[in-house]
Amino acid sequence: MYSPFELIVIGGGSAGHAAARTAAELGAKTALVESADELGGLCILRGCMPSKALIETANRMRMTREAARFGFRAGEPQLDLPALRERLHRLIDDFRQDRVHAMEKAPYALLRGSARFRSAKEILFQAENSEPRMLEARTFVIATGSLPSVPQVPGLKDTPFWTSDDVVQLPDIPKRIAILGSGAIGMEFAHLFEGFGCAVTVIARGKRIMGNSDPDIAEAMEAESRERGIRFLKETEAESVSHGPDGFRLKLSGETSELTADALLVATGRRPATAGLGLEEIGIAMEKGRILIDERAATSLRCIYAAGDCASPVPVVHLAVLQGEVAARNALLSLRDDHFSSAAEWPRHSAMSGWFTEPQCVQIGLSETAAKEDGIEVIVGRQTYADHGKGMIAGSRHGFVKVLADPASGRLLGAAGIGPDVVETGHLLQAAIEQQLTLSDYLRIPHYHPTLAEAWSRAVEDAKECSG
Ligand SMILES: Cc1cc2nc3c(=O)[nH]c(=O)nc-3n(C[C@H](O)[C@H](O)[C@H](O)COP(=O)(O)OP(=O)(O)OC[C@H]3O[C@@H](n4cnc5c(N)ncnc54)[C@H](O)[C@@H]3O)c2cc1C
Ligand SMILES: NC(=O)c1ccc[n+]([C@@H]2O[C@H](COP(=O)([O-])OP(=O)(O)OC[C@H]3O[C@@H](n4cnc5c(N)ncnc54)[C@H](O)[C@@H]3O)[C@@H](O)[C@H]2O)c1
Repeated sequence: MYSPFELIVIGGGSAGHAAARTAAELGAKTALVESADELGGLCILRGCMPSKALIETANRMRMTREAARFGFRAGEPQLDLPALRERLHRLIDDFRQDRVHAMEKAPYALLRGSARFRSAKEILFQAENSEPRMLEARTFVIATGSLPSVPQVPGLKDTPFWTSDDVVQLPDIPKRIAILGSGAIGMEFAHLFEGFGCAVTVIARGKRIMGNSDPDIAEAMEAESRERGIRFLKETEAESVSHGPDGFRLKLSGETSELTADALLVATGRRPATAGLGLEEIGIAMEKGRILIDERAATSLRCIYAAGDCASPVPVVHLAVLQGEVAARNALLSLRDDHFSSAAEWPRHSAMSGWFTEPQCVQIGLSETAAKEDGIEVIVGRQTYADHGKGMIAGSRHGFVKVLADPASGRLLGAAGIGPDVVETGHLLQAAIEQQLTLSDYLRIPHYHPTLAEAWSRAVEDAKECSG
């Protein structure tokens, strides 16, 4: 039925849709293969958007609870679960319909079914209730996303534990929740449930929370969270889990040996969704299931590109989209001999990830930890929000921002921070790093007063003073 395509994209989430749309708009005969029953992808259906919609409500409840700090009185806020569910589902449905409309009117063939490579030029396409058939393409973009990774803890799989997929369906709100893992999902959801008024315990296996994040940010995050009543059990692993009429019972390896809770959220990472795609058979280079890509989104095989969570070293949505666009452009260019001269790149050196905890935190470009590990000399400038006009007005307690620059050229290399709206204001630094601005260039940007964004320019001033 289908003659060979110039490009087939496998996976129709944020990365895959961006890739297929880009290729089709460039005039290439393109198909997108999507296996899920529901179109929309992780970000809209189970990721960014539902979690941020719930976090918005949790933040407003917390603000009300903290009224006395800001000089007013308010009663204890009460969650209205049916109203919140109605709001959540209406929002998600709006976002989903927008995406479905965009996919259905896009100038690419949308093929509902799953794909598996048979060779570097062919996939086996399997639609429901149909015979499998081969589809050929000159190039491919793999964008199959990621899945929750659940550790092999004895007893766990026999219990009704949650992953983030379950929480964003908004089940009943527990009085006490235990969260296994203190990464992006662990911490965002810890603050979400704390905002809703639940008793939250986070189990972290390391000496500090937040995995490999900036240690100063992790310390500030722990202090802020503890002050609001979140409990942390560090250097602790779950040895076994059971569930009965009284809820969950966890046997633990740390100082606290047992924990009971009404709900258990497992937030121990996500794994690239690459199993069953036939990638080993065609010999594509991977590391722990993640497809290895370079700045051009190229894999180890010519004419096969990859984008989004199945390949990205920083699995966040704006990079999934940028990688999708870059992958499509370069896949089409790879059909020409001179393709390297005009290849597009995704912005690896200014890659940003932000956590919508309260307060928020952000990491952009080079981190201080990576600089130390790789022996890269940097100057670091800092500004705390507790010493900064708008930060003080906003009531920041432990927040700060820091910037990293090259001592020789003064070029900005990285930035990180924790504090009010720091993901929003962090875009200034992302732009500066992407545009290769120096500390002096940055200080020429006028800042409105009083704003939270000003804190970044104070950190840049501090770095400038350190550089002499
Ligand atoms: C709870 C949560 C909150 C998050 N919050 C944020 C946030 O605030 N900001 C942010 O930037 N990121 C956030 N993320 C991460 C973000 O959602 C992902 O980085 C992004 O959605 C990944 O997009 P993707 O296109 O790579 O994958 P997906 O959207 O998962 O798309 C992959 C698609 O491939 C399809 N597929 C898989 N295998 C096959 C096959 N063999 N054949 C055909 N189709 C296939 C799947 O059905 C799926 O639709 C969050 C993630 C989670 C879980
Ligand atoms: N705001 C955002 O951009 C946002 C929000 C949520 C999720 N996400 C994306 O979702 C991905 C997954 O999030 P996540 O929090 O699940 O993963 P993560 O990799 O951020 O954190 C997982 C944590 O679980 C710990 N862990 C792993 N195995 C464990 C075990 N057996 N016992 C105890 N702890 C264990 C790890 O040490 C780590 O701290 C992230 O990589 C991120 O890209 C992004």
